[in-house]
Amino acid sequence: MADVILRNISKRFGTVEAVRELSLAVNDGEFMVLLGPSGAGKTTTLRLITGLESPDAGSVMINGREVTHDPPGSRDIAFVFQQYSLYPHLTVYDNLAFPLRSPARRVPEPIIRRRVEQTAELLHIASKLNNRATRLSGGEMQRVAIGRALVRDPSIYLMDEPLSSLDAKLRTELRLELKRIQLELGATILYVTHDQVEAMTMASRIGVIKDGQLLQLGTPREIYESPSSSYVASRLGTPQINFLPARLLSDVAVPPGTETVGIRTEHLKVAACNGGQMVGRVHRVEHLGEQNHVHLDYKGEMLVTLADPHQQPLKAGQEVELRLVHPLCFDRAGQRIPAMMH
Ligand SMILES: Nc1ncnc2c1ncn2[C@@H]1O[C@H](COP(=O)(O)OP(=O)(O)OP(=O)(O)O)[C@@H](O)[C@H]1O
Repeated sequence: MADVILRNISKRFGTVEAVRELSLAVNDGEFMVLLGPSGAGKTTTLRLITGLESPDAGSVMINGREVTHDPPGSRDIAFVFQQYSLYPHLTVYDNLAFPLRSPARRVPEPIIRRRVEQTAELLHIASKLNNRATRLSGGEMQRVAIGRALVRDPSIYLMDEPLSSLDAKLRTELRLELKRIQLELGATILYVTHDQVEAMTMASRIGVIKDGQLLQLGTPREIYESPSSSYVASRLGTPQINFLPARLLSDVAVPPGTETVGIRTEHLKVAACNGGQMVGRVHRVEHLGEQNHVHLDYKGEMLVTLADPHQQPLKAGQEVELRLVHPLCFDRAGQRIPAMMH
């Protein structure tokens, strides 16, 4: 059973089409990530699911029930925002207990205690329960904010870039923990971000969104290996995929209609010159520790690829032979052309 189904929802603010005929089904127990740049319509999509915004067209179903015009409070959703919104004067315990203490819920105090303690264990903040919320590190505060969603056990958790205000180390740590918690609880999560690493590492499926439209939906591997367009291809992968005009390739067979060739590191072999036709020049080598970024000039176009610094070292100015291995091919409109069958 799908927990959340969006059917052709659209939302306009004045002249801006924030969400355009978007359809999506988040399955029970799934960690779905919507990945898109700023202004793509990610937050608006979440707000349409919560009922904080009402769609101009289309419908929202939660747990098999149409809720398109129901008020937010009746939708059984927990929302985690980008900025932790804690009550500073309350302890961690009381912040976590707060959602359960609403008069409408009337949860008995011993049950509240049990849920708060379980949640604090899960998030590794059990020793901080008596601290004031303001006397926590940023990472701890964000754990409490996530914890406030977890205590409630809703149908679905919506998360709007909950890790973006944290430093890189904490982000990595909480990324792993969120994934662990989701697996442990079997929770259904719809998570939005513009961070490709978060999408790749946490998602069961990624929806790539741009200008209010869902461009592609699939597992991280499907999106990475079989992007439907050059735009989707450029959203995943470090260093970013390289694009070369197909006319610059003389001895590489590409399907008819190919205008641009997309080349990731794994599609490019760099070797010493040995009579091959595709010759480039090393422009720059960036040392990143256990890997190098090599910038190559090929007929005036710059290609960036990874190289193992322990293998034969490449030097700026050196000529090298390039070989493409199953690169991705795109037509004039940027749509992917499937590879030729061999
Ligand atoms: N209340 C509003 N009034 C007017 N325009 C809005 C409103 N909310 C969103 N928009 C516009 O709708 C578009 C989508 O915004 P949205 O916040 O959904 O994008 P986003 O993908 O979440 O971006 P970000 O990553 O920056 O949060 C943007 O162009 C934004 O300016």
